[in-house]
Amino acid sequence: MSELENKIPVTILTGFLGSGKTTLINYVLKAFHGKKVAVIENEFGEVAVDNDLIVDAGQEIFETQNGCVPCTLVSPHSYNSKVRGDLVRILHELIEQKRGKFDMVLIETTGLADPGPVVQTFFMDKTVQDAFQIDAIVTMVDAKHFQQHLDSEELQQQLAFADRLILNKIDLVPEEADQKDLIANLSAINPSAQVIKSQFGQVSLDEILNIRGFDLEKVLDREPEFLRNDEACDDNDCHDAAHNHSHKRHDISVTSVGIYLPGELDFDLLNGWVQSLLASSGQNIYRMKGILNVKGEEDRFVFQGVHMMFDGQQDRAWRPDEDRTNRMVFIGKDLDREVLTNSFKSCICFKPAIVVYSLPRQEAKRCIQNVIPATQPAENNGHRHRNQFRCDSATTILQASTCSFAFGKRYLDVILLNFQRLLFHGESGYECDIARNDHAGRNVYECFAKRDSIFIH
Ligand SMILES: Nc1nc2c(ncn2[C@@H]2O[C@H](COP(=O)(O)OP(=O)(O)OP(=O)(O)O)[C@@H](O)[C@H]2O)c(=O)[nH]1
Repeated sequence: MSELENKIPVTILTGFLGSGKTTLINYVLKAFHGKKVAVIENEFGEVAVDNDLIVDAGQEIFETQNGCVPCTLVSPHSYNSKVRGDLVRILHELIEQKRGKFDMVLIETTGLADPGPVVQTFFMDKTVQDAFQIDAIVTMVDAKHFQQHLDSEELQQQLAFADRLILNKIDLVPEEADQKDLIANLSAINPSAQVIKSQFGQVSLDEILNIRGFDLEKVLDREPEFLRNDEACDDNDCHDAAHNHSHKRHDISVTSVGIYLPGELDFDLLNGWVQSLLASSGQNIYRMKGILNVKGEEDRFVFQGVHMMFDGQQDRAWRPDEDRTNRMVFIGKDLDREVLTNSFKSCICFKPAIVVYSLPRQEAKRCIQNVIPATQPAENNGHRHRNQFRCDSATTILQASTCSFAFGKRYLDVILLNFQRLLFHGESGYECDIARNDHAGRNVYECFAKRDSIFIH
């Protein structure tokens, strides 16, 4: 067996934000091709989402930690940084611990990455170089949107490095003549790469895997400095031949805002929010994606947006032990973190709550209003209840000492079923009031303690 045949083939999958890389990976993993694939994911964005969107096909999935592998590779300082180390570490781990358990490696680079530095990794670490062989660089191209990002240095590099260009999303450019124009544009940028048309990444796997398409000589012809392991110069106007200009940082005006938000989302509010967000800032939001917990749904809701196009779909069911925190990431220009976070928060369904307090009524009301504004005395059939307050339609505040009897006798089931949150007011005193058994013999306080309780002091 030749040395080349002994090496593990690596496919580097690149492509601009939202072009369909994850879609292609899922297609590859689901398609029968008799190969075990180790997938390495690298995301740009504060909140990791992609690794969770890869189908569970019994494959090994690795994730490089935070940020952008390529842009941390550009200087010697960052070359040794943790993120860069991550990719090498994962490759070493594959060789040392998983050898024989996979046949090929698929690396998904971030949509904002120049793939060059990832490629360099395979020539700069001896162990990696001995074990792996880049098979091909496959670049996904979003047929609808790629032309509007052609001034991006990263996209140009992604196109230039490609051994195969997949012109994806052709369903969004249905006219044959338009498709021909796009192919001609791509071929002008990279004449040596074969262009393959696709919809949702469905391509013949023989055309992209194990094709031995990568040719270092071709890269060096284009970029003679490619394998120079010295600090890259970031100055776009610098023409000093002594400097390494082979790779530049990505456009720093493109940033990411990631949001973790506990709670259940109201679907209608979510829908309205997305529409108004895109109407006001759609031009600047290149990419949105999220895994969301929509009220009343047992399945995860996966939200995807690429420029003005968005869709949401039910995904697999939430696992019983899974944290249902909503995860959302935005990537784009001039993103306003506060506006995005607060507007996203406004889609959360109000959690019904019950507040139990042990202070005199007026004092308790003042304290509670600090925590929950708009607290009003509760009304029932037009009558005000002395010891109950209503913050809004879903929150009831009860005084522990006076309501404990009612809890015990009549209301426990109603409370446990209808109130997700229990706000206790006061440090002590009320526990004994409600530490009694209800009519079914259950300890009321213990039942409450299992709820999502908040203590207001
Ligand atoms: N209409 C259409 N949509 C597509 C096609 N391929 C992918 N999509 C959608 O485009 C969106 C982005 O797809 P992904 O596969 O997540 O793209 P990506 O390149 O991995 O995105 P990033 O990792 O964020 O850069 C998703 O909503 C996909 O369902 C296609 O051929 N046609």
